[in-house]
Amino acid sequence: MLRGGGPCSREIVSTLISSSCGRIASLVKNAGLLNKEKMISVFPKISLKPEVEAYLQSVFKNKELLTALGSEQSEMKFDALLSRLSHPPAFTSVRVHTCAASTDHIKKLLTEEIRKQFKGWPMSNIAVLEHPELPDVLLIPVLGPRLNLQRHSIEVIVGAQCGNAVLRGAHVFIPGILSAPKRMKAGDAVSVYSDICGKCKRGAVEFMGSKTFVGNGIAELSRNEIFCSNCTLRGVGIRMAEPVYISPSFDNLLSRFVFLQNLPSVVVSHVLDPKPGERILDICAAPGGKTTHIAALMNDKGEVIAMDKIANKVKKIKQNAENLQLSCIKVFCYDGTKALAKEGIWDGQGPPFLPESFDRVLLDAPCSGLGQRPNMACDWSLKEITSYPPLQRKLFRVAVNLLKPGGTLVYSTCTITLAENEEQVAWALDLFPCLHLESQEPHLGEGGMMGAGLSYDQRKLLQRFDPSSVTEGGASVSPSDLNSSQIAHLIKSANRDTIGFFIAKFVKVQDVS
Ligand SMILES: C[S@@+](CC[C@H](N)C(=O)[O-])C[C@H]1O[C@@H](n2cnc3c(N)ncnc32)[C@H](O)[C@@H]1O
Repeated sequence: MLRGGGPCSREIVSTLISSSCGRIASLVKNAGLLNKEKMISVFPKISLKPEVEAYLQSVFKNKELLTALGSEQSEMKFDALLSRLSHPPAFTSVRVHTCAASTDHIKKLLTEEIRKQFKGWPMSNIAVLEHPELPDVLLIPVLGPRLNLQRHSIEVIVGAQCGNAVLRGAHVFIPGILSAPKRMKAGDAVSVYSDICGKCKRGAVEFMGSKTFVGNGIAELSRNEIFCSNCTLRGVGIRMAEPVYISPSFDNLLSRFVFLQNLPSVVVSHVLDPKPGERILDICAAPGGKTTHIAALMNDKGEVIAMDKIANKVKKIKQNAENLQLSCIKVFCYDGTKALAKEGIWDGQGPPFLPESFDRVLLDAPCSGLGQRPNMACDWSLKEITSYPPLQRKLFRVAVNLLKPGGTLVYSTCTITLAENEEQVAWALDLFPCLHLESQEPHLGEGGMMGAGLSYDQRKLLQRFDPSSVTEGGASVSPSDLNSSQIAHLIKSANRDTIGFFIAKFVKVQDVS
């Protein structure tokens, strides 16, 4: 069934109940709220190199955790983690650019837009929720998985990144298309599959390797136009009509007013808590999601220095700052490990900077990225996965030196290993007596994980978003009749069912004697 002819919510419920795929969740229909009591797994758990899986297993079944949880529960948690990683989070989170419009106003506009996008779809009545602790966040529940969609004979294969984006609401853009049959014409109904192992050659007419169905759509162009065109095409190639997970597409949607950002990433800038007039360093800033948020929290008053090592990515920070009309951001293409001036006078321009130059520093560190969702396969070697801590430490040393006494340093990653998270905190507290761990506001995730030698009180001050702790899935919500306890229940689920993420907040004390 295609756009305009999608099944109604009740059909989706019965689809989910009658499906034979995996463990079937029991579904509760209550005042317009369809709530999955248990997560439904539609995709196999994330596929990792055996050495990487064994490494992660040793992390999530470390001695301290095993003693606390027991081996059965640790094993279950680890399995749940690998399964959650291959599935998308249960909510789409959107940060409202509050310098340009109020959250309330954007909520209304977004609700209208979503209704337009989903007209005739099972979810046309979806509610947009405000987050009670994050005044600039709107949450949109993701509906799915739709397990019984009929497959079309025309198969389009897309790259894994593109497939992941489709599972989060995107249409298929032309550069993401790897293979389509010769007979495909504009207007054809097609089924879209993700090449999760990266084996499909661009331009292939068919692909027999391992692929995962992500939904049905309509081709906007013929195969010939996609692959034989002399110029590089960039627009939508397949317009998704029946995705396996339903989320709105944010392509050109209210782009001056909203920024699509995972919930923990929005939490980071709130935890940093920048104030108007301050001087802030965002040492690894591209594409600028947190930089623009920091500037917005400062009402565009003060100075946000955004640095990144990669020139192309730096352009993206500039574009985002311009698009959101933020003028307090200064962008530099620079290696953060070299950003500390050894001696001499600062030229008044860019990096390197003199010690103790910044009120607050954000180190949103380059990391193994294992918390990203959905991610059905990661072909990185153990060497690659474990290569980040030395770079993170180099950047951390620079960050500490550039921070003024009394200043705040926030360290964050979108990964789940101990070595890049809690162990870095233990290392930092040991090496820099001037650093104290600080409590975080808001604190929506869990505390830090056991196994890095941190005390209970220290772990409590950390914030770990752990997909393995998810027991309840997303929900489809109709706007009416949600009572406050149902909304609280949904928000709790939105706080838990996110990407894997880690945040630590430090203050540099004035006098360490
Ligand atoms: C996690 S991403 C940052 C995301 C960004 N904070 C945001 O919210 O949009 C890490 C970034 O660090 C950059 N990076 C890696 N090594 C770096 C270095 N030595 N100096 C500066 N940036 C670096 C990468 O190019 C990447 O863009």
